[in-house]
Amino acid sequence: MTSTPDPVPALSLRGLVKQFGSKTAVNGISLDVPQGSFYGLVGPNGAGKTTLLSLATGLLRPDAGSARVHGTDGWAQPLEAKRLMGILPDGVRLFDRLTGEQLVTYAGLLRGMDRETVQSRTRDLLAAMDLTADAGTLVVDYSAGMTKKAALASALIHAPRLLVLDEPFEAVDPVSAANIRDILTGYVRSGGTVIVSSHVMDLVQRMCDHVAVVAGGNLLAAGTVDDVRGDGSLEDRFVALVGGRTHSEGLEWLRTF
Ligand SMILES: Nc1ncnc2c1ncn2[C@@H]1O[C@H](COP(=O)(O)OP(=O)(O)OP(=O)(O)O)[C@@H](O)[C@H]1O
Repeated sequence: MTSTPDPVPALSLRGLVKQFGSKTAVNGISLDVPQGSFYGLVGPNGAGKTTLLSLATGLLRPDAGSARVHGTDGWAQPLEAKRLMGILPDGVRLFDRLTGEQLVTYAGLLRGMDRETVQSRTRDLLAAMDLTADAGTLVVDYSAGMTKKAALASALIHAPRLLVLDEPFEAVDPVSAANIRDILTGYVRSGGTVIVSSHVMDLVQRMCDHVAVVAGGNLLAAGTVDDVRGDGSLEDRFVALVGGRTHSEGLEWLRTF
């Protein structure tokens, strides 16, 4: 019997390491993200998620290891790799003196797209993000959630094969979050790959088909959501893997008002 070889992973990380002074933020992580998967990345605060995604997408240079996007080495062929990716980074400054419409348009033109296509996609994306009424408002005057949605629209405009989204739902209202989930689910159904970092286990369990758990710069578990969670919920598994539930002893003074 002949078996068809697995397709090249959408993202393949090998031995990634990043130190900040004496702090090892990412401690030799290897991970394959299959094409067409909806991959969740979870971990406690300070686990190394943002650092890992930054190393994977070329925003930070690793001390060791490699990242390949659909087989293309992100550091040897950065332009090819970046063409394949849409990125929503966490905490990176946007050009916030542009309006929402200008920001998304700029992202499209920067990707070398023609003006007409950029214009019509910008219109579609702003409508999908419920930002049409605020298209002419400066991003600096947007709320946190509106800013997140404008940045997400900018990441989608060139129809990349891989989306890497750091906390895409943070500060986003429930209706917009449901709309964004629909967009991402449809995108995955048509063959795109999504990686999202999130703290919301329930969301990851419902939305993602794969999950990786990171803590202290190490990969603790990775695979399909069903394999990682076993018989329990993802949240239970997460707490069991990561530990660190603290008790409120020591805060008795908080009840002394
Ligand atoms: N530029 C930096 N300089 C120094 N230390 C850093 C830097 N960036 C991250 N770190 C440290 O590396 C570790 C991992 O941080 P990272 O932001 O990757 O975590 P995270 O999992 O994304 O956390 P959160 O869920 O809170 O966003 C933390 O201990 C953090 O203090």
